[in-house]
Amino acid sequence: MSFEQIATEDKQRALAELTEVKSLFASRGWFPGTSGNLSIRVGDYKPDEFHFAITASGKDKSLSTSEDFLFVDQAGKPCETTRLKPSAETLIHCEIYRQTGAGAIFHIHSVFNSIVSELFWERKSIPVDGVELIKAFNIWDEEAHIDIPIVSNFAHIPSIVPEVTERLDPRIPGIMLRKHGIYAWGANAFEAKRHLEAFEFLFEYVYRWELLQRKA
Ligand SMILES: CSC[C@@H](O)[C@@H](O)C(=O)COP(=O)(O)O
Ligand SMILES: [Zn+2]
Repeated sequence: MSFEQIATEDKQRALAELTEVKSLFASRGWFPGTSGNLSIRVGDYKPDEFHFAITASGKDKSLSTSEDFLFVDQAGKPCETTRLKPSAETLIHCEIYRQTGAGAIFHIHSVFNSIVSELFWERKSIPVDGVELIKAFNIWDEEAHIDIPIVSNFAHIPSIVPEVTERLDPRIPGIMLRKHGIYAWGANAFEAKRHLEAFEFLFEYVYRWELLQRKA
């Protein structure tokens, strides 16, 4: 399916959802210093052919303008002529869509996610034990244990991608970039938001719990 074949309503719905999520996350202070990026997929999906709307790079994400988003293809190339640049991290979105077939991907930087990624860097994953919010990932085991993968962060974004490919865990709808931020995804914007909120809750929980243990 080409970009032109995708229904206008589908594209408009994605832009409306992105606008809403962006403004909500901005109100929570989740885009400090222009950080973070959001995307929602549109149209049919094949691992080697898909399209999505993504935040333009370097914008103040607490503002709403007519130049906040653009559509790109599976290679991260803009689908229409535009002076906007897609997020610098578009290739990470491309890879997550390619691997998971997700419908939406949200990325934010926070103090808690950055600190826990460093606290657990040596084991390359953030362990979470038996916390109720694990159920937000549709994991219903009694006293579930999960490990949220952490990958290296590089200024050169294509260098991040191979480790994302390698470490992606089909049970866990997110991946942490070391001292950078969390990528969370889901079948749609509702699910990606639920996952992101659960990750952020769990990161703060793990940080505070770890601190209590170290003081004891
Ligand atoms: C300004 S610091 C954050 C950026 O380096 C990057 O990590 C980020 O999340 C936002 O980049 P962007 O190109 O606006 O999508
Ligand atoms: Zn980032």
